[in-house]
Formats: sequence, C-alpha cells, structure tokens
Amino acid sequence: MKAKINSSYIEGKIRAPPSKSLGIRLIFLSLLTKVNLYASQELSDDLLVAKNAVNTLKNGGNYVYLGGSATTLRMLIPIALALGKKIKIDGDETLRRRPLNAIIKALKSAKFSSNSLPLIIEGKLEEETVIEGWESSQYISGLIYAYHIIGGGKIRIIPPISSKSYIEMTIDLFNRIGSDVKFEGNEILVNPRPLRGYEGEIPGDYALASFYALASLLTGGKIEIFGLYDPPDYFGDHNIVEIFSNMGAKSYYSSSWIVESTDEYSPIKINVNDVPDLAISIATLSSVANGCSEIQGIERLRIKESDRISTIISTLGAFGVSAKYTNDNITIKGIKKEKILKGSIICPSDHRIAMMAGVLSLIHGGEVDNAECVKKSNPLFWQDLIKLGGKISLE
Ligand SMILES: O=C(O)C1=C[C@@H](OP(=O)(O)O)[C@@H](O)[C@H](O)C1
Ligand SMILES: C=C(OP(=O)(O)O)C(=O)O
Repeated sequence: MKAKINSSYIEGKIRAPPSKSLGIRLIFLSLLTKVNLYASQELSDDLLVAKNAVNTLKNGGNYVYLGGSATTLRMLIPIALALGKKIKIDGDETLRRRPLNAIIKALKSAKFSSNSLPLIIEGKLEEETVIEGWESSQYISGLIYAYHIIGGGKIRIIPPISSKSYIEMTIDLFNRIGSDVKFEGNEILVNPRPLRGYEGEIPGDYALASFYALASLLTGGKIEIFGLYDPPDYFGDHNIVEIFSNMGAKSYYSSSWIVESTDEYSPIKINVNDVPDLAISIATLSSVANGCSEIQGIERLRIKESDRISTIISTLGAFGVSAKYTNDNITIKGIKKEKILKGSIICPSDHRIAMMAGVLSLIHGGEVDNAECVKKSNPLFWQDLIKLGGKISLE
C-alpha cells in the first residue's frame, strides 16, 4: 500500500493507540493472574502475536510465530523455560535479524538450537541469572516474569544497562499489583507476592502518540490526545511531553496530552539510551528546529526493525534535511519549515520510520510506500491522521 500525502493542517482530539509495551506485558501477565483487557480498537500485529504466544503456552502447543515483535520474543524465552516448555519459535525476516546473543549466553541451563530464529528452546532457569545489559532490556523484563513463575530469583545485570525505562515499566507494573520487585544498583530481586488481577483498557502509548503530536506541531495545528496513563516517576516514553515542551512547543499533560504548535522550535541535545524508541520522534521535530540537534546514545538503534541510524538519516534526507552520524550521535541540522521538501520513501519494514515520513509529508506533501508496516504497532495510524485533517489517500 502506498500513502500519498498532501500538505495538511492537523487539529482535533484523538485517542492514543494502545501501548505496545504495556499491552504485551499485560498479555503475559495473564499467565500469572486474572487479566481482562477491553479492546477499544483493532489490535496491532505485535499485540496479536503476543496473545497467540500466550495462548499457545496455555494450550500446551509447541510452535509460535512472532511476526516482527522482539519484545514478545525476548520476553517469551525465559518465560517458556520457567514454564518447562520445549518450544519452536519463528518470526518474519526483521525478527530473524534481531540478535539473541545476551540471553543465549546468560541461560546456562537452557539449550538453543540456533543463535537466531527459527530456533527451538528447552531447558530450565536457574535461581540467579547474570546477563549483559547492553543488547536489550526485553530479556530482563522476561526474566522478571519468569522468576514470578518459579517462585523468585535474582538477576545480575552486567552494565551498561540499555533501555532502563522499560525495566522500570515492568517492575512498576508488578509492584502496583502487589508483588515485591527491587532494582538496586545492577541487581533485581524478585520476591513474588500474590498478584491482584487487571481489568480494563490497555493504556495509551506515548511514543506512538508522539507522531500525532508531531503531525500538529509540523503543520501549525493543535491537538488533544487522550487515553494515556498518568506519567510515572521514572524517565520513560512519557517524557516526550516534556521533551517537546523543552524544544519550544506548547506541550503538557493534564488528564490528556495537549499539544500546540509554535512559530519556532529549539534544537535539543539528549541521550536516548534509556528511551530508544523516542529517537525517531525527537529527530522528526529536530528537522525544523532553529539549529543543530544532537541525539546521543544511539548505537543500539542499529539492531531495531531497521538499522535506524541509517534509516533516520536517509528519511530526513528525503525531505531535504541533513543529518550525520558520528560516534554514537546523530546530529541533525534543522531547517525552516518552508524549506522542507516533498519527500518520498519506501518504508524499510519499520513502523516508526513510516510514521516519521508520514508526518514530515504533511508539510509539503510526500509518499510512503509499504505504508501498511505501521500495523506492527498502530494499524489505525493513517486513518487517525485522516480524521485529524490529513489529506492522505491510501492506494
Ligand atoms: O520492553 C519493551 O517493551 C521495549 C523495550 C525496548 O527494546 P530494547 O530493550 O531492546 O531496547 C524498546 O525499543 C521496544 O520497542 C519496547
Ligand atoms: C524496537 C521496537 O520494537 P520491538 O523491539 O518490540 O520489535 C519498536 O517498536 O520500535
């Protein structure tokens, strides 16, 4: 599918897409306590594969297909071992490229038939796991679940720790429903307690909602995004509200996220190691900032759905914005909105890159081929933009 986009003005009120990260966590939580999720909209591909994976575990199946969801894959590995399952796992070609080295090295009593998908896992989980923290936090979230399944355990993380906010998200979820998980220094202690259940909607996703915010910021508009969770106190995706405000936008949270464009945005210098999914959103606003922005801590963006160091730079380039990579940083030279070009990209099977090109195209037009790849996290992305005033045709 190709999205053909004309210059638009984005304004209105919209529900945030359900959180990819919280949704997957809540689905896995149903292995441990009663979970009843209400779906206000069509589920994304990643939530669907997580649901299928959990159903397979519950029904005693021995094969799961995970599409492109690395969060589901990397959480599932320790969880399946904790449940004593031997299971074959596969995924699409983006997931087959995602590394699994740190977990293979860490799980000494498990057998992996290969070091990437497709693979068969079997074995058991020891009471303490020592794992390198650089490659992905998703293993550590999975281990926290796994230790709830086997009655407790300890995780020792060898620093540096990447994507720390997502470890905090997992711990916060368990502690809110009654468990006792402590994160001290580089160690996590899981001391399971009886868990309360969860009933309700999947809360909204700040990182995905940020593309609606960007759509209004880039087109002189104003928007209200509802359905988000109240910002917790760790540094996480919800801090995008403050980051956009620091860049000069009107942006604040008060039961919903209120965003209003201003005449000029300031450049930013920020390290995204704790919140890697925000890199693309920050890069997008940096393209029209009044000066050079520097996004640091980005080396691991190479091992996402696409090599995001190169896809961020090439997508900005397609709209006339120059950016370069040096030594764990991307530097983006902002230009005036009037100078943004009509751009065109073929999306490299990366939902966030499609969304980035989609909102940049709202300025002076553009085209996104392979536009359906937004389904990974937000199947309503294009329809929502149209509802908000986007002049978009899907062919
Ligand atoms: O735990 C999670 O929900 C996630 C963790 C992050 O991955 P890494 O820990 O691999 O950086 C993030 O990029 C991903 O989109 C979601
Ligand atoms: C990296 C991402 O997802 P995952 O690792 O879950 O595939 C993402 O959504 O940007």
